[in-house]
Amino acid sequence: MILDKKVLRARMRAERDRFVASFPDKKPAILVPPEFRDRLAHGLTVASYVPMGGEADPSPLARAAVEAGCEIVLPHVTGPKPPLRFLAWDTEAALIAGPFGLHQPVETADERAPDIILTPLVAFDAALNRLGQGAGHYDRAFAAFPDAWRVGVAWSVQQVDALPADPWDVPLHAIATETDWIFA
Ligand SMILES: Nc1nc2c(c(=O)[nH]1)N(C=O)[C@@H](CNc1ccc(C(=O)N[C@@H](CCC(=O)O)C(=O)O)cc1)CN2
Ligand SMILES: Nc1ncnc2c1ncn2[C@@H]1O[C@H](COP(=O)(O)OP(=O)(O)OP(=O)(O)O)[C@@H](O)[C@H]1O
Repeated sequence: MILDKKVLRARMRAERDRFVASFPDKKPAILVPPEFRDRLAHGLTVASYVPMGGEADPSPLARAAVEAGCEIVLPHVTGPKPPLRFLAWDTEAALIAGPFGLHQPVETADERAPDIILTPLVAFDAALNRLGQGAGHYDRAFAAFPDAWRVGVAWSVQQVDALPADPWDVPLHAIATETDWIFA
């Protein structure tokens, strides 16, 4: 197991980007299993994200949520230190360029508490541990919304045998890839 999260992050971002580059025309789609659809209900708030670079695109999951009558929120950050906020986003609304090359809702949009959080992963393991960007944005969001269902989204090549877990790391409830789903 690689214990240094920084080293692992660099390696797994490269692995992810190599995988995506092998699909120059059309990237594979993240699977939407019945267990995910069963969780969706009219009026639930689902946090999605706008993928950047080689990140897996959660759109199939977000689309299923919209079809089930869920409200979509997107993460909004202003830098590495201030906490992430989940802001309402109507699927037609414009996105604004933010830090780290992100596209985010306008910062005056309504803040909402999510029931389901789709989170982009840099790496994951079969025990549902995750590695993110390292700013602690999702770690802190999971601590702020402990009752939300935490779903990681990644390409299958981002799986590793085991991840080092720090005391603040909160495991996921499920992980979605283009080939499989892992559930707690
Ligand atoms: N698409 C997306 N949105 C997101 C996140 C994310 O990981 N992906 N976040 C997750 O917390 C939050 C934003 N926080 C972030 C914190 C650090 C970096 C960052 O260090 N990015 C690297 C390169 C990223 C890569 O290649 O994967 C950089 O800017 O050098 C990005 C986002 C909320 N929105
Ligand atoms: N609940 C929390 N409250 C305050 N700080 C936190 C909390 N959780 C994590 N942090 C801080 O966030 C930083 C990043 O943690 P870590 O390297 O584990 O991020 P990560 O696994 O890449 O996940 P993330 O996607 O959340 O960035 C650490 O410095 C940690 O102290």
